[in-house]
Amino acid sequence: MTDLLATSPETWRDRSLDPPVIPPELVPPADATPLERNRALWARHDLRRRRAEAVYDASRNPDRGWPVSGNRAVLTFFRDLLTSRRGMFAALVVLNALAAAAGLVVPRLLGELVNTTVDGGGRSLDELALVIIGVVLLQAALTFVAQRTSTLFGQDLLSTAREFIVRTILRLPLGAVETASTGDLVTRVTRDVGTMSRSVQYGLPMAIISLLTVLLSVGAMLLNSVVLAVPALLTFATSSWAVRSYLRRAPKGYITEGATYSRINTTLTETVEGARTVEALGLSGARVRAGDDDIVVSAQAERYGMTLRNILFMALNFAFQTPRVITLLVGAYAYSRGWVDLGQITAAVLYVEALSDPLDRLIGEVDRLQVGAASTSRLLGIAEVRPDREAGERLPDGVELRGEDLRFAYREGHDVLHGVDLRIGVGERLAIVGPSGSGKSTLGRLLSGINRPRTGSASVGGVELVDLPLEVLRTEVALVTQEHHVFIGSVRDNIVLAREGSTDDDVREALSAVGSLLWVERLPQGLDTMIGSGRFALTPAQAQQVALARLIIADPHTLVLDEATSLIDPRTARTLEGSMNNLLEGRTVVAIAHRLHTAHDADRIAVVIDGRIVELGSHHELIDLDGEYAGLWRAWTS
Ligand SMILES: Nc1ncnc2c1ncn2[C@@H]1O[C@H](COP(=O)(O)OP(=O)(O)OP(=O)(O)O)[C@@H](O)[C@H]1O
Repeated sequence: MTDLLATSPETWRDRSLDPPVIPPELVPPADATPLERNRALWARHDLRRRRAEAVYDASRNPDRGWPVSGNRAVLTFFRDLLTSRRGMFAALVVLNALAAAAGLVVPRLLGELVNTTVDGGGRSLDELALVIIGVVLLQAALTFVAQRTSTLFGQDLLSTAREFIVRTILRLPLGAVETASTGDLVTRVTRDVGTMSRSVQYGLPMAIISLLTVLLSVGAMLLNSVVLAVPALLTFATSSWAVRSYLRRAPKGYITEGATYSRINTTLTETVEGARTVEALGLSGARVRAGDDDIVVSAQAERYGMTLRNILFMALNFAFQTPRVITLLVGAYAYSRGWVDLGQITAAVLYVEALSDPLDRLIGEVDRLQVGAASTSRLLGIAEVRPDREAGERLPDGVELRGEDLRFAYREGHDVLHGVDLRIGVGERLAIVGPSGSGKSTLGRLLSGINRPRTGSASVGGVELVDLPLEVLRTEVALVTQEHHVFIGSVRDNIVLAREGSTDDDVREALSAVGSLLWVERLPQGLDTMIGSGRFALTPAQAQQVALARLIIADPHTLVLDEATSLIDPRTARTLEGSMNNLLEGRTVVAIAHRLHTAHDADRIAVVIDGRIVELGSHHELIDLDGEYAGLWRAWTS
């Protein structure tokens, strides 16, 4: 559960960051001179840069959430994506180079056309017109095929990248998902996956195509006339500082933007999850202020990124516009000296004109790639979280569940279990009781292989639970909580996912065992009825029964029940009691008992106080002992 009290006072002010307001001295008065306004503008930009860097540094601190990968990891990721499909990549390069080359022939032909018109000689006008039409048609055909290849290539890259992300997320240790920020994870798997997808699907192929076109165009300009190529090359070279400075700053800016979106989502998720606490403790003002802070910081991060882009585009605009004029001037001079003819000047101006489009696109795509790279580094950061288990080869020899010297800490140095030893007999019903916060649920999680104990061992049939492959583990021990998720799919899909290959007969048998076959068969499409978010709505009891049927199919020999019915209303609880009893039949059961009558009926009761088992025995033995359990029992029955 979200600890709202711990997080609500935490705003950007508590994270050693500047307060998210612009100090008054940086806002010039109405009568300020243009110079003063300009100075204040740069000071504000500098402030935003420092904030962006502080947020960036904070977002890279692993103690503050999910990690963020470095540039090297992002480059390796993109390189691996490209080299894993060399054939398609080569086809993309060759086809686009051919299409671009065909496009570059046209200005030369137009130059020739000018020369023929002015001086006569060479090929006839008709002949030239036919060649130009032929080249334009060829270029159109090549462009069509090249673009089709680029689209397929982009989609192929995208599907591989998405599969990688899904696999990464699915293998995240549950403990990490529970302790790290949900808002950040949600932002990464929604916004960042979207941004990365766009840059992989369109940005990467388009950047490659634009780069090819730019390189070929520069080659064609040099072939046409070195003198006439100089103005364009010089202005491009001088504006490269703007590109370099942008490329140096943009990644931080974009990663910062991502971190601020995560923060907005985190605050929002916490507020929604803890709505009752917010209401009960009157925290709404504080939550609104925290949200406002997040939005202001995010807007500033966006403004910082926007300013970087504006400076870049201004410099590039200059670089694109200037050569048009200078080429003409240099052309006139060179023509007067007899260094070039009119055809070469025409071709040079057309090349400069034609170059601005792919250059513009190249810069746009590089920007898109920067945004994508920032998102990719946040997504690859998730992959840096080490798995908490590595499935071994050994399979259990027997079905006895044992805990030995179990210790566990959610936070380093704060053990909540202090050396618990517990051996559960086959077919036994063991109840775990104790005051709130004593460690019962934690013990249940270790005994069902959800978490790895910090020290000691939780094993079944002599093999550590966390060393078992997940599909084996869930057929040995399963944790049953009141959280039951209905997946989008048919009733059948929801049940067979516990054991692939189950037949309809198995599903019916499982449904019948939990007393649900009748209502399922009465559904509009029976087993094929689609359920889950927005589909046919099941009642809470029906949803729980589907979850129990799933467990019957998984058929674990041991069940750990944690509050299985405590949050369910009494009527639903009565409906489920029969289903539950059928599920428990013939299995070993560890029940974390919140109501003592469950404990009363158990074979043995373990009393957990402050992370230790202080009493262990049957109800009557513990009553006779007149210790902790007897006290709890008296309090409960009085
Ligand atoms: N995800 C978590 N992160 C940090 N601390 C946790 C987490 N879950 C539990 N704890 C702490 O561990 C201790 C044991 O909690 P646990 O939930 O195991 O107790 P419990 O006996 O099951 O309590 P309850 O009956 O209230 O559910 C408590 O101090 C609790 O605050």
